[in-house]
Amino acid sequence: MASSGQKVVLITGCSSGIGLRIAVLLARDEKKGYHVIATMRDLRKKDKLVEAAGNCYGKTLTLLPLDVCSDESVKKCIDSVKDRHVDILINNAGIGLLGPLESISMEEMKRVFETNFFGVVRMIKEVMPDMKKRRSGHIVVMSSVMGLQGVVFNDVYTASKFAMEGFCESLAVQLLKFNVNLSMIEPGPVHTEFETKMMDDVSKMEYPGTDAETVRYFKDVYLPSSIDIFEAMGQTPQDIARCTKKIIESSQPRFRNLTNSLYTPIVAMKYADETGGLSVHAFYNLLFNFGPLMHMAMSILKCLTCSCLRRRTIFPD
Ligand SMILES: NC(=O)C1=CN([C@@H]2O[C@H](COP(=O)(O)OP(=O)(O)OC[C@H]3O[C@@H](n4cnc5c(N)ncnc54)[C@H](OP(=O)(O)O)[C@@H]3O)[C@@H](O)[C@H]2O)C=CC1
Ligand SMILES: CC1=C(/C=C/C(C)=C/C=C/C(C)=C/C=O)C(C)(C)CCC1
Repeated sequence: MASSGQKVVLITGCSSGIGLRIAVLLARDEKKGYHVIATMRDLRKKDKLVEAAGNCYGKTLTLLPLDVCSDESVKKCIDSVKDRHVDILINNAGIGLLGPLESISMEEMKRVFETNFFGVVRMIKEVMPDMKKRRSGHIVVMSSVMGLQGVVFNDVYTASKFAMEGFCESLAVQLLKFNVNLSMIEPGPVHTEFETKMMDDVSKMEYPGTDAETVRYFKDVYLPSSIDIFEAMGQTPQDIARCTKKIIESSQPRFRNLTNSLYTPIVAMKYADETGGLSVHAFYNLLFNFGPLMHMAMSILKCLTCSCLRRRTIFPD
């Protein structure tokens, strides 16, 4: 149970990756400023979190089951929080989806929206009315750089994060009237199970209904570039956890928060040309015309990011 002065933070998707790291970082806060309710849809996956939390487990960190895709599970979880009082809601749970559109079923696409978009909406609907009544609270949403800029072969995942950005941009205005903050976090690539799950899925993919030329662009052009980008620009889940802590501890939290300054030019390019042509053509050229050059640039970047460029992350240690 939270002691007085402690903020109650509820986090979704804490079985691995970013959610797990945020939960542990906040639970281990030196000032013991947080009572963390770490949630996951399958409590059988709790061992990694429990181990990482160490002696915080059962003190500043408790566990609850929560599946963001189920109305019943979401309600049951929030009802079991004392007085339904959540000061900070961190919507982290999410899934990826990668590959040529032709080979992805409508069912898979709906699952992505059900988790990444409606999962967040469901959580916010359950927690927001109490925050509005109390005239205080902070809702954080783990978006993505793909919530701001489309990336080829990530069409549906990108769409789910764009949907989230539009939803939050609209809601933030109303919430401000009730003194409730809303912040989006937009990481670029982060080394978590998200990356490994997507690569696993891709290796099993059979591309039904996709022509050979598209499969070739995906496998031989996109995938190698994407692996390069993960290696050169990838952050750790701990980096994102530190950004998140900084955002929730800010007296005036920003609405949008890119975690990797190396992505700033990509986002700036989008706003520099309202016709959208600049981004579309730049991405086309990067991928199809300058692939080998990009590989070289990424190798250089990879070498630099291990020391000097890493320090350029917006939220350094
Ligand atoms: N890794 C990256 O490159 C980036 C990730 N992000 C975003 O960060 C967030 C966290 O991802 P990350 O840590 O990288 O990936 P992980 O795959 O490591 O973690 C995702 C978490 O979400 C959980 N989850 C999935 N579906 C549900 C559900 N229906 N209900 C509750 N929990 C669920 C998973 O649980 P389970 O173990 O049960 O599957 C897991 O705990 C996601 O929203 C992702 O879109 C944003 C930018 C980049
Ligand atoms: C920037 C860039 C690329 C890939 C970007 C990737 C792979 C980003 C991954 C972001 C993730 C994983 C976000 C998760 O939410 C391309 C298309 C290869 C080539 C052009 C420039």
